[in-house]
Amino acid sequence: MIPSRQSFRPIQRVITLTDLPQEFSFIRRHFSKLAGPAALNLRDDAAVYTPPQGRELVIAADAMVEQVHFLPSDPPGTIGRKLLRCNLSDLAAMGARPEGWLLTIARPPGVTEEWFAAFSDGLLQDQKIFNVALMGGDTTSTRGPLVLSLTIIGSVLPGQAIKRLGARAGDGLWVTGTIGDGALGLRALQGDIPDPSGYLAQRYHLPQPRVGAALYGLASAAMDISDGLLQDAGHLARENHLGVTIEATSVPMSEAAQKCGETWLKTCLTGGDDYEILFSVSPEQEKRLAKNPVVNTTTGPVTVTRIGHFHNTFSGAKIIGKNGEVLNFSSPGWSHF
Ligand SMILES: Nc1ncnc2c1ncn2[C@@H]1O[C@H](COP(=O)(O)OP(=O)(O)O)[C@@H](O)[C@H]1O
Ligand SMILES: Cc1ncc(C[n+]2csc(CCOP(=O)(O)OP(=O)(O)O)c2C)c(N)n1
Ligand SMILES: [Mg+2]
Repeated sequence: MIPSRQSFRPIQRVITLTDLPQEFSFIRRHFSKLAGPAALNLRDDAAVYTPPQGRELVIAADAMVEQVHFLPSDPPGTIGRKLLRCNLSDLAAMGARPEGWLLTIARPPGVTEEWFAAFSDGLLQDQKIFNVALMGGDTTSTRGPLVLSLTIIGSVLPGQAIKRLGARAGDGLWVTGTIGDGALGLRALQGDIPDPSGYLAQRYHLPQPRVGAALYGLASAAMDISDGLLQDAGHLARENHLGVTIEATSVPMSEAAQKCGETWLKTCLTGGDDYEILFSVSPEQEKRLAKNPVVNTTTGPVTVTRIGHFHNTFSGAKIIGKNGEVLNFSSPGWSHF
């Protein structure tokens, strides 16, 4: 429809036909340096990507919202890296290799050029570590909080994606790395916990996705822990129509987390922000794993720990304390609603 004359606004400044609209120059300034071959220099309507021959694609998306997933005071460099790492963690849990990613931004007016420069520099650093490149994305404005959404593309050999379905009664429940650091890190940044070394805050800012974890043939089912160990273990049990019992004393905790003391146990077990992998292992595979409880990843070996077992009663997850008592928490983990 042709707009009525009244809807035409007076021109504020002279724009030449060769000027880039601000949105495009913003994309060039901050994101061109991240673009891989599929991105066509971020100048086209879409990316053109040749999937690796003989592999299946594995695709996931996770968004982060200011005040919900990160603090406005968090360093912009680590916000970008955390966004990428949370998505890499989903691929790692599926046993997939990262191939590329797309980025969607809803930008409020107050977020500065310097902020985005640091944000994209952080992403460049992580692109090198995890050997991925940007394929494309979308940029919009918003009057709400800053919203960052990332879509990740990975690949596996056909049939080798590890799913949440596959655990059986009698399988052990295992976890990579340590649990609770990210949730404690947030509380440290909020001033509730001392964190003299900064280790906990650093774990909140920069989770370590277990990319390349050699889980195929070892894990019968897997998922990553984002919402809290207890809640995510419950998802794994329910998905398999099983129950799972976790021993709190077996849950691996960093030295810094242990120093926080027992009053913070609930935060560790239900707080989320772990981005470790939770996986089930059959008794036959456990014999092998128990001898050398280490899994190789693209960023180095990671210790894995048996924290519980699956059983036939369809009952979700339960966690028992050091005297065999069931630990009851007001909530098993994070929920957006
Ligand atoms: N808005 C949505 N539209 C389509 N699928 C969704 C949406 N939100 C979540 N999902 C799907 O639901 C499943 C669980 O999502 P989520 O709890 O976010 O898992 P994760 O912890 O792996 O990110 C995933 O398979 C995800 O792709
Ligand atoms: C400022 C701030 N408050 C609270 C949290 C805790 N938190 C927010 S969302 C979330 C769960 C993970 O996010 P979600 O969007 O559910 O990721 P997904 O499960 O889809 O991977 C947690 C633990 C946080 N990370 N930052
Ligand atoms: Mg998600």
